[in-house]
Amino acid sequence: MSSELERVSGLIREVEDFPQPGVLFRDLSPLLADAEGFRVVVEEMAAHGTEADVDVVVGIEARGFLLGAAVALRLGLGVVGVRKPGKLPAVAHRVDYALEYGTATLELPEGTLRRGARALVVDDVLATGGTVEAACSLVEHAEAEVSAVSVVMELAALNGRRRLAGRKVRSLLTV
Ligand SMILES: O=P(O)(O)OC[C@H]1O[C@H](OP(=O)(O)OP(=O)(O)O)[C@H](O)[C@@H]1O
Ligand SMILES: Nc1ncnc2[nH]cnc12
Repeated sequence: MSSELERVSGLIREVEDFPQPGVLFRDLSPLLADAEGFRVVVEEMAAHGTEADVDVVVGIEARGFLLGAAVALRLGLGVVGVRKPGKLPAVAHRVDYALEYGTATLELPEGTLRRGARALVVDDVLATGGTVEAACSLVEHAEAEVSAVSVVMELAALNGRRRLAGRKVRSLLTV
């Protein structure tokens, strides 16, 4: 890990029993609110996108929107937000998935991913992998390609990588 990344990783807040008892929630909000922290993680994720030769960024609601938009701007690319249900006026496809603390749904906006596009999927945390897996399946349903997945933090104990086998996944920090 770079010394810059090591320094800013201290900005991640751990919240016990959120959103339900027994969950240790990794809150990246303070890191994203810090100019240096935000710059470091966005630059590292953008480097991943460059290596994977992507041509669009897909950010996952909610913190993946913040990261994805900044990474896309840095790469000179557009950004697509995959959203929680009920927000989009036109839905291309919808996927239900399981989380560490419940179930959820993600939707892909209509008319955003062209067939054959090479996507970098971006989120803050990889836990069970259900969210990233759902986002990848939305990309693939649009006949685009997931060239790489980039997250800031991976929770190794929840083994999200098992669900993402065969995909190019990079996390900046693993706990
Ligand atoms: O790997 P998984 O087990 O799927 O979990 C990871 C997801 O969980 C968190 O979001 P959450 O669904 O809590 O929603 P939020 O972004 O709206 O806070 C986090 O931001 C990831 O998107
Ligand atoms: N422990 C956790 N912290 C932050 N985001 C999460 N998503 C699923 N589990 C999480």
